[in-house]
Amino acid sequence: MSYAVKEIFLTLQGEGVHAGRRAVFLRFSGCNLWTGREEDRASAICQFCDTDFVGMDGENGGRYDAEALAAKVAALWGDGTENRYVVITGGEPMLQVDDAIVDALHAQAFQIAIESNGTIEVHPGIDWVCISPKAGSDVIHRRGDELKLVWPQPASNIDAMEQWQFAHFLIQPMDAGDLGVNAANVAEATRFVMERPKWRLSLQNHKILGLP
Ligand SMILES: C[S@@+](CC[C@H](N)C(=O)[O-])C[C@H]1O[C@@H](n2cnc3c(N)ncnc32)[C@H](O)[C@@H]1O
Ligand SMILES: Nc1nc2[nH]cc(C(=O)O)c2c(=O)[nH]1
Ligand code: SF4
Ligand SMILES: [Mg+2]
Repeated sequence: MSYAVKEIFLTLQGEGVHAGRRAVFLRFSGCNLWTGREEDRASAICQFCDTDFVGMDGENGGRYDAEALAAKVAALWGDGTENRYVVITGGEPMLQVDDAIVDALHAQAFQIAIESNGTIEVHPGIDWVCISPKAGSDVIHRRGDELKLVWPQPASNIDAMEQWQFAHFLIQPMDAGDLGVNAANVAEATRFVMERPKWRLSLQNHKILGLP
């Protein structure tokens, strides 16, 4: 099996419980909730995406087999095997993640995190599962390490989500395009946390810091 990869880069995890952690980001191409084309955004299930996941033309993008992909991720991490961390994202990575890439990354001593929309069952070998539900989609993977809800999404059933099996519940202000931090959405998300102490705020630190 070969994988269609948009880009691979070394940075800090910007979001969620592991914000600030050194991480290689492995972004797979394609998503099941939006084509990625602007002309389709208004009719997509997920309409607020901040990411270009179309094609294989990004930094280190291309078509890889499992061994070559894990080797590229390891090369970008550099020397040392302590605390190696790769975040698999997209697009929707569960369209492509399989045993071969999970095993190859583990063989390179990586802890593997995933960012998924939860509409496809997540591979059981993943070490840190972040699910970010999209209103209007059918979230079938309802357990994991962190649930990260982008806000506002008024059609969300928050009470139902609070019964899902996650260790951490996070609310992340929707980036509406203005420098990555929309003041109104930050205020809404802050109010949400003040009313629901089960949740905490996740900011997109990489956008604030100018990191990829
Ligand atoms: C680009 S998605 C890729 C992974 C997967 N498809 C998903 O949606 O979880 C990565 C993360 O960015 C979040 N995200 C996407 N667009 C955003 C926006 N405009 N503002 C804030 N977070 C956003 C997603 O909800 C998800 O948690
Ligand atoms: N630095 C950084 N942190 C991130 N956390 C989740 C991201 C994603 O697009 O999945 C992301 C991203 O694109 N960059
Ligand atoms: S599900 Fe994720 S990758 Fe797909 S369009 Fe929504 S935010 Fe973007
Ligand atoms: Mg991103």
